[in-house]
Amino acid sequence: MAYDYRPFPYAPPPGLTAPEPRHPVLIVGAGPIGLAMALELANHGVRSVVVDDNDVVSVGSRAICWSKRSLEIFARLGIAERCLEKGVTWKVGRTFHRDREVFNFDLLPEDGHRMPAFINLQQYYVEQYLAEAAIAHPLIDLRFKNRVTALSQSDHVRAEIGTPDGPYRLEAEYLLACDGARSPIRGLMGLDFKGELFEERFLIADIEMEADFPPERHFWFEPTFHPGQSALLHKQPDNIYRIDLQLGWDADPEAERQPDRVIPRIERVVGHSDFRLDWVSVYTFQCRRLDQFVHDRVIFVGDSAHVVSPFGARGGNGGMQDVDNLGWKLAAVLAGGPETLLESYDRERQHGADENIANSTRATRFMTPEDGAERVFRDAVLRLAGKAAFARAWVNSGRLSRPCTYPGLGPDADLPVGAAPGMVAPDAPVAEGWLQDQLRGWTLLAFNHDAPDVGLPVLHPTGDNARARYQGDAANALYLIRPDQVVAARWITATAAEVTTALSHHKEGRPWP
Ligand SMILES: O=C(O)CCc1cccc(O)c1
Repeated sequence: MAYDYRPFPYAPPPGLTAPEPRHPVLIVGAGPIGLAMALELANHGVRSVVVDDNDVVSVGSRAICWSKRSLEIFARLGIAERCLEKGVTWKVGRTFHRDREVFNFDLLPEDGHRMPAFINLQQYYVEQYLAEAAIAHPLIDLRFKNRVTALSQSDHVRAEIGTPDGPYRLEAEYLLACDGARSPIRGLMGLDFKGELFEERFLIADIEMEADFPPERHFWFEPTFHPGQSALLHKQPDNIYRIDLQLGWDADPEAERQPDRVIPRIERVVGHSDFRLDWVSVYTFQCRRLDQFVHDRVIFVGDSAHVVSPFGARGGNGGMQDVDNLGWKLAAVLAGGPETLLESYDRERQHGADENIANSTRATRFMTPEDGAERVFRDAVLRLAGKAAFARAWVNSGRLSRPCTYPGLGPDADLPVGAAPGMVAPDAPVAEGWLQDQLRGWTLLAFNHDAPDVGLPVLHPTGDNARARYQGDAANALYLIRPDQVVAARWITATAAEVTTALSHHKEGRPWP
């Protein structure tokens, strides 16, 4: 079943006939990041205009693996249920060398989490669900077939926008560039990425076939069906399977896209010819980023700010973590809060991007080692991994996306390692449902601790999972949680004055000294 691409309606924008009042936020790009950004800002009461030069969701399945953290964010944006219902849930990965399984992992072995480790769902479905939620939202003005052609900034941003009915001007307090890896906004501002380009080509083929392949990630080094290279297989909804095949740098991208080249390759992977090609692409990858994500009133979010190879699924998921981080900070700045909060977005998300780039680069080098020591090491690890457990830790087919731990948050106390300052506050089942559903602004979580009165809501979560994840063996515990559900600080016990000090520090977006 091929996805039914239906154009979203275009309407002539009001700016064509009369100047529009200045908008708080102009979001450029109605892909998953731009739409999620608009919904996240709307959750914080902020209006936005979203412009996109296109009027359909992205062509081809593109990003397909959505992490637990992205699903937790989608829950706040109102699309998680649809994604879970449609998506293929998985948590197990298996890595093979030739025909032998050398390594497997379970990304979420414990119970007591609402969201699974991952779902596979074509990007066009995620965009469709986000676009429908955005169209229905009174704080979001979504404008298709609107293209930013010029831009300048002073104490606000001015954009020239082209439409099928001619150009108009739009002013906004801030512009968020969510316009993807090829970001035209980056181009208009003369900015470029820094980092590594890999001399390797991969074929992505999405095929439709009836199969009882398990909902797992399978990765092969040097499989017999694709000698000397690597391959990856993922199951998606609608009987669609994603197959990534390493081709080598010498491969001719145009020729490799042609069905007469692709079909025999896929036949060798699946062992038959009973499939339909749904989407094919040939790509090279980069692990690169902008030096800075915040350029005065223009802020880069997602792939416009940083790009990684697909292995590890850190592109779309890393972008969602940008959205998570920026939403509450920009809302606070627009409400009169300090602009240092935007510096903290820049600092924290550069840290997140660097972690994603480092992981992605390591995996890429393991898959495409340079001749000499790198290849000798890689081949030795693969040969040993089937026999010796110690070598398995070095097998790297991509470490799958997890949110980073932001440094410099605190204070910290000797409490469970999985809920340290800078980490996402772990979810847990509680009497009222799920803990994260109740973390929708600055919140205190108190365990066997009197609630210090600092003007914040205080929760006393019950249940074994919550206690184990937050209190552990300690007699008491108190946590300060940010609006993006990140642990800002924690104590065994704290006074109201100590909590107020930490809170004011974090509300200014400063790292803990
Ligand atoms: O399993 C992985 O490491 C990621 C799979 C993936 C994600 C996005 C595109 C793609 O071709 C593969």
